[in-house]
Amino acid sequence: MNKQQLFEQIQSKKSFLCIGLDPVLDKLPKHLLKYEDPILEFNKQLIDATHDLCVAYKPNTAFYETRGVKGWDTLVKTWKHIPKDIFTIADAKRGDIGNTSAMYAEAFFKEESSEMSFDSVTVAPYMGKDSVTPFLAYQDKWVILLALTSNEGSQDFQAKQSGNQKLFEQVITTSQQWADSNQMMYVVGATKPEEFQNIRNLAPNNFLLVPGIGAQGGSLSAVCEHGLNNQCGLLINAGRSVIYASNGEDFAEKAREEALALQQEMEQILKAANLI
Ligand SMILES: O=C(O)c1cc(=O)[nH]c(=O)n1[C@@H]1O[C@H](COP(=O)(O)O)[C@@H](O)[C@H]1O
Repeated sequence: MNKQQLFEQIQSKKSFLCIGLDPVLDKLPKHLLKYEDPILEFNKQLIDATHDLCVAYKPNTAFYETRGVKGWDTLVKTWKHIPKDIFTIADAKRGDIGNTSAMYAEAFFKEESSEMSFDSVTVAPYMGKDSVTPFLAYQDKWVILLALTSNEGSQDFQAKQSGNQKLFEQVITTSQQWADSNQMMYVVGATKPEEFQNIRNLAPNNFLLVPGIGAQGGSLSAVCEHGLNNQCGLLINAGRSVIYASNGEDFAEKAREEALALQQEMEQILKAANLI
């Protein structure tokens, strides 16, 4: 999916919500345990209940890899169940020497190889240009580069001064020479709303993937105050607060209610910014 198509989805759904599909077997509603693949059933019912309210789904691969071959199969089947007009993010946080990154890119982008073709993959910038560029070889596929993450540990390296910039600022500035805003997004945690003005100055046209609202305590309105751009420019991820809204038989209905509340707040924000 290209940037214009993503913006059109945002305008037509009046939403820039991304739902994080990070399922844990122990947290699943008990009635799903009778299914052969309870996690797949959980994901399918969540997708069926929310796909008109969000523009993206983000399965974090850790939650699938932990179950070995079975988990990877669930990931493939989950990807296949997501409607094709929805932006998909493989949250895998990959990045390695060039030929290895090329294999990672194939794993997430090349359907003929892996039976999956996500629109994007999250990538760690630490190994530099040649670890990132192999992911850029696919048309209309995206790198979502970790810039300023939502966790406490982001202070350990990302926020450290490096020359006249902080390290995460350098990541944003330097990586813009590798790809433009049609292929590069940045991860910026919602737990750092005070940084959005600065980040928008460094990356005015890039989409930002913003995790950290809901379970991690970040605020949607605080992020939007300086985070929006003229094509919205934000994908706000909510995981646990949506998918575990209830652990009863009504889990999908309750997940929908949570997603709807976020979508309605987003609609007001988009209207106030004259984007719809
Ligand atoms: O890359 C990410 O998506 C990510 C980056 C970051 O800085 N913080 C962060 O929480 N994430 C991911 O976003 C999701 C957050 O989910 P919830 O906290 O349940 O909404 C998890 O899949 C995290 O791995």
